[in-house]
Amino acid sequence: MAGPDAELAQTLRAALAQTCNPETVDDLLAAHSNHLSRHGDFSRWQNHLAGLPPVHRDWHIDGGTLVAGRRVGKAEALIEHLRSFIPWRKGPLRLAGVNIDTEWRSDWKWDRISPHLDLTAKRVLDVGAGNGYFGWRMLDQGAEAVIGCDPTPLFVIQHAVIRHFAGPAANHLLAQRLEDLPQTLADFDAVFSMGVLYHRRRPIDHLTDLRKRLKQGGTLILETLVAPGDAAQLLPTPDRYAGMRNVHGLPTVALLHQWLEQSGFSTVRCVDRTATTIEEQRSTDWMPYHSLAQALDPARPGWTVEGLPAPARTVWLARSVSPPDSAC
Ligand SMILES: Nc1ncnc2c1ncn2[C@@H]1O[C@H](C[S@+](CC[C@H]([NH3+])C(=O)[O-])CC(=O)[O-])[C@@H](O)[C@H]1O
Repeated sequence: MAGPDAELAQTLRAALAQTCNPETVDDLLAAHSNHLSRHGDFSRWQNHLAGLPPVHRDWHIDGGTLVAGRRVGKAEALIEHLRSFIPWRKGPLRLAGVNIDTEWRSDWKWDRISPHLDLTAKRVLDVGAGNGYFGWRMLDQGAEAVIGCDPTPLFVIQHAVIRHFAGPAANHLLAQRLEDLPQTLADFDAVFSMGVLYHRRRPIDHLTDLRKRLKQGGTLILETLVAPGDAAQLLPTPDRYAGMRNVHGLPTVALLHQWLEQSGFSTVRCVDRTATTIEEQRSTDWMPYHSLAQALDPARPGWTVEGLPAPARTVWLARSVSPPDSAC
């Protein structure tokens, strides 16, 4: 392993030293590398990663923007390399002075979640972490270490790009699905699952897996789409939903509450419900494809092009009460 991967291996070993045996970490890193290297664009991405200019590495949060790295050379070559990793979806980001206007104002989501959390000295698992933007927000809010997982290779490569600028912080991202992580990767103080549940065919299995990754009394932070209505019901989404494939139905708040309790959580609270706007999710110069505006029915405000209620997202906090099946 060389370059950014070697650095990831080193910081991940340090983050998991007290909870996982070295073989488990080696297996995780091998699965990560295999998953990435199977992708057809991997060599092209590696070349662009290797071509990133040297920078003074550091990071901080400015407003909601992750600001990482201070440039040494000219901006033009850097912009070309950064544009080879389009689409950039989660941010905002400023890398060595280049502003990346991402599809999502993820800082707005974080503003809805962070007032409810104390992450000081917490070990965090971020499931479906995307490019790891929220991991920086978690570290900034005092988390000791963040382990993210996401199976989409481009997002994991973007995370490596960001670390090129930010330096070897305790924000890790593994190219894996949650269900492929060893059961021994557990005992976290906090587990986040944001924007993932509606992509899972068996949502209760996903919630149960999240619960097993928590230590007794640990906190789940769940962010997900809901359907309108008071009854405990599932809104079927047979084809696409708001332009997205693989959305397997939307629960109402009442049904989601039941699912969380069935999955072994207590003290279940829905702390926010917000309709997604075309200001929060939109096409930009760095994500030049269709976005939410194209998924909404122009003739019928509040409805999607598929004739379903427009996206509304909720934030949930819940506590793990059942002991995890296994721990590192
Ligand atoms: N089984 C799985 N295990 C882990 N990750 C998965 C799985 N299936 C899909 N993903 C990943 O979950 C992410 C969902 S996006 C949320 C990103 C961030 N959390 C956000 O809240 O903005 C949705 C959105 O844009 O809202 C994608 O990166 C998938 O690759």
